Amino acid sequence: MITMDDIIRDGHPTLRKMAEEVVLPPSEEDKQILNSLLEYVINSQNSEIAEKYGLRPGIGLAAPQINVSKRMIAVHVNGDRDELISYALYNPKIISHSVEKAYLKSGEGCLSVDESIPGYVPRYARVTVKGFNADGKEVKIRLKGLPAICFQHEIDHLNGIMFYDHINKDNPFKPIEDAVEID
Ligand SMILES: O=CN(O)CCNC(=O)c1cccc(Cl)c1Cl
Ligand code: NI
Repeated sequence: MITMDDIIRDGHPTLRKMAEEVVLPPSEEDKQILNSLLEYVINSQNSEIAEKYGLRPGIGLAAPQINVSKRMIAVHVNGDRDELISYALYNPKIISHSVEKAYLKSGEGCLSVDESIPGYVPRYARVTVKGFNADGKEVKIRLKGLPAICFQHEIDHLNGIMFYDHINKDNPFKPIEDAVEID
């Protein structure tokens, strides 16, 4: 299982690399990696397991964060009306997005960033993501709210982008024009 010892931290070059597409059908190794990403996120949200293994909680995880520069992500998060959004995807891609922006009022955090970096992170309010699930089947997912934000945070990791890259340096809490604020 993945623990915090496996998570690389800001400054490690892999976090700034463009991750490679996963060759499909996936190898046994890539299957195991994809599964371990989702397993971490679920474990990290279970207070007993998280406490036992010292896991920092997360709603998503990307392969580069465990020093695997491949295009794989996992997301496990409650959407609107507590609808569970749970996916582990190969080669995820945002194929369309709203003009409208959104941001989390509380900002964002990252397992690969030990300190908290305050500020609004402008994201698209709604995205359509295409990817391949664990069975190699193509999936197309329409997302809004916190799940949409989370997928963008994870896909950024595949492109060597960290959440704080998006924060306004002069005024981190500068209101974002015409954006939806998410609590
Ligand atoms: O890349 C994934 N992580 O670093 C896991 C830890 N961060 C979070 O769970 C988290 C927290 C707040 C907002 C977003 Cl969008 C995310 Cl993703
Ligand atoms: Ni992160």
